[in-house]
Amino acid sequence: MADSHPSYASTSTSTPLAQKPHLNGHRKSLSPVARTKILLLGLRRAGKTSIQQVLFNKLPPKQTFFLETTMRIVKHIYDTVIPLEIWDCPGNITVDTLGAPLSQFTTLIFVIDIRDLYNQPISKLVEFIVAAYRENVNINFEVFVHKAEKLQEDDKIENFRQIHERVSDRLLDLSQEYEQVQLGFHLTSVHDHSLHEAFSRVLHKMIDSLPYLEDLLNVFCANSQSPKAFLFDIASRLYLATDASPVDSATYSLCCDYLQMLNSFGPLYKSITASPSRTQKLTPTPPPSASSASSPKSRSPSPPDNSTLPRASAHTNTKRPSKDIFYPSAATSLQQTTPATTLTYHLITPHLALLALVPTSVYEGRRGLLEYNVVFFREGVQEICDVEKETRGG
Ligand SMILES: Nc1nc2c(ncn2[C@@H]2O[C@H](COP(=O)(O)OP(=O)(O)OP(=O)(O)O)[C@@H](O)[C@H]2O)c(=O)[nH]1
Repeated sequence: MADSHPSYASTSTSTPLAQKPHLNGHRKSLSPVARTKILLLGLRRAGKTSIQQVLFNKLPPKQTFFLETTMRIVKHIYDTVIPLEIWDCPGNITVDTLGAPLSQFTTLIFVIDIRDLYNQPISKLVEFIVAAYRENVNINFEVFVHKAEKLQEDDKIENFRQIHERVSDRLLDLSQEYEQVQLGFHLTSVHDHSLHEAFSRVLHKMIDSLPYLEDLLNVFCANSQSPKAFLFDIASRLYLATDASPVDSATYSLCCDYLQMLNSFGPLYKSITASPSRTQKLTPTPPPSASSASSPKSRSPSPPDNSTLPRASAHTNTKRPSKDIFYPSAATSLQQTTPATTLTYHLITPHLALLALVPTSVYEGRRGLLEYNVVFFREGVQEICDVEKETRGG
């Protein structure tokens, strides 16, 4: 097991390592893996490609305006805790022209423009639900009522309610059997965090190891007095898991913005912290504060001394220098919170990061303990990722 782990190494304010393996937001897969498939459906101009591009290809929302019409199915792959394959379909696709059995999809996301006349999209959605449910009763059906930012709050809620009601009514008119179909409805927009939050919730239903990730987060929160912690996929800014306390959109948005800021500025620091010369320099003389964290398997039982830990430091595992991986961290104190709160970022794997709210008193006074808890959390997540990788191949 130890060999499959990257060596635990360092903390620093830069985040660049997280972006390096991505190419246009996609991570390269070297051999075939069993991917979880998502079907993205909706009428023309509903916003399907925009959703895929904003989430997984870092397309700025304003530039979605220039996207061309999708003429044939485009399959996008994306690797996070689980490997995904997202099928972006043209607006005129039907069950017959899809050319693939619906049973192979784990999730079907149907995008409806909130300002559209609903009859046509709802008919199409119902057609797909009926066909898919016949083939696979376990498929997740998700409806994104999209471009929600276009409407005032009252109209938005009213339209959302109407769409929800009409879809349910149409299904019930067909057969009582469809009463059991679980439909998830989400208000989304590429112009705010609602899309990220909705897609995160959709993703949770597909991650088999979610309960284990949640347990790890609960333990981290309890031991670090953290009121809220998220495990984020860094590039897409989707949260893969969170602790048991309820998610409020403001906290999620805050974490999302902070991650975006780090993603934007992190690359500026990369060449310095991860350069071979720095690695070599650090290898023979790791800072004393690093001793307890130098290897996941050789932690000392007592956490490192807070007073000697700088806010950002870097050190490496002396045993396996060729496999050095830096684990950057960063923190920012939040204004006007009582009690004073600090938002922390810790890289967990090259693609995942832990974002947590911690009382500033804990962050400043018991920093070593916090870092110590991160080591345990990281080790747990890495093991879960290794198991996922092993079971899916690739
Ligand atoms: N206001 C607003 N416009 C959006 C949003 N998402 C997408 N759009 C716009 O909707 C238009 C169509 O977006 P696409 O992503 O091309 O839609 P599509 O469903 O892929 O369209 P087809 O390829 O024709 O099937 C573009 O002009 C986008 O800028 C959103 O959340 N809010």
